[in-house]
Amino acid sequence: MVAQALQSKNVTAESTKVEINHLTKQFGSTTAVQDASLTIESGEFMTLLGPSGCGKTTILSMILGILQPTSGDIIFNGQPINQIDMSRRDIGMVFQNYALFPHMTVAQNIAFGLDMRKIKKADKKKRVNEAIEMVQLNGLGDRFIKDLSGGQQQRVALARAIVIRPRVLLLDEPLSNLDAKLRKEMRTQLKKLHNELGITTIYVTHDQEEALSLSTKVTVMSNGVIQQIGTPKDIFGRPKNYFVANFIGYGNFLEGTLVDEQDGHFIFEADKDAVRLTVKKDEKHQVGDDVILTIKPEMIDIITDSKIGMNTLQGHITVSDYIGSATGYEVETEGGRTFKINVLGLNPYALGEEVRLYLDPDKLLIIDKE
Ligand SMILES: Nc1ncnc2c1ncn2[C@@H]1O[C@H](COP(=O)(O)OP(=O)(O)OP(=O)(O)O)[C@@H](O)[C@H]1O
Repeated sequence: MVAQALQSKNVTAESTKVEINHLTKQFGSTTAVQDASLTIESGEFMTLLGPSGCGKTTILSMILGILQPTSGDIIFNGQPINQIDMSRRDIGMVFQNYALFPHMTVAQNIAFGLDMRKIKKADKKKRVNEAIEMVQLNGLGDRFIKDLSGGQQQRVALARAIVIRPRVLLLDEPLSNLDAKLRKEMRTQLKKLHNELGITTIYVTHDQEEALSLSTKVTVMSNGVIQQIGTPKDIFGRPKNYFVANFIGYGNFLEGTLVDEQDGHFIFEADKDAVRLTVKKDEKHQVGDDVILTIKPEMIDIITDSKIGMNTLQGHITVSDYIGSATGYEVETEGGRTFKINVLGLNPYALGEEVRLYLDPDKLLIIDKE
């Protein structure tokens, strides 16, 4: 329904595929982005995810045209755009601080990009009203920006970006100034809007939950280098290396060697304390490989069964951190390792309590040692 209404209003953008080929940006001796290549299919919601300073904003700035690449190409639907002036790239952008004009009204702010494009008055009014409706700010067109809440300002910034009917929408941490509850609400709205408009979107965040919830694809970056590109399921279910696994919260790592195999499983032996664990075989590894085993804190079971069985480790609780819906524990094992474990519900174990951990062979993941 909504999509049809938007089609009839002609607000859906020309679908644009964005290719980034061997893009590098150097600031003096700092390499902010190093040989980055990725493709964002038309209509896709791609998130660039990584810690502060990893080069996410630099990539957006090169796509927008406020920075020139040191080398490499940015291509829209097969056409390199490096030499095209930013005013002719038809990109909608939402900045972290929104960059709105506080003493202008909502409607004036939204109309800004249309004024720059010399759109006729009657058409301008119609398009501004449509954009206001899309971000659900009905009735607030004449309100000054300074009199709006943070969430409303964020929606004005979004309306201002989409009113120009952009080929590509760039969003640089647009939710980071909002409180946690509003951030979740705006996430849902953003997702709906993307589904309705189908604009190719590139979103920058360091928040893995945001990336997981919003994106059709995620690119994880570290120190200017792309580490992994995949669907949220790929990235969160099969992180490729230590950096990605650690960044998205795997939390527990054991270095060692795959020493044997039996019945569709590898036998892993840890370097540090010769602990032996059974792990489900994957297609990428073989006996003899030096690897890292990893497991998410919520995947480790604390068991009451006193029998020493396969993949169990004895230890005691050293840290207990109750966070409402779950409790985070640290357990130190007899071998002197510390495991992070999340248990749903009320804090069921006491500090110092003896516990046994079970590492399910199907939940352990093998990643390459670099
Ligand atoms: N104009 C500049 N001059 C010099 N160095 C810069 C410039 N802009 C960015 N950098 C450096 O390039 C690297 C990447 O910065 P960038 O802003 O792209 O990171 P980011 O991942 O977006 O970080 P954040 O999440 O903190 O915004 C950083 O080391 C940064 O200090």
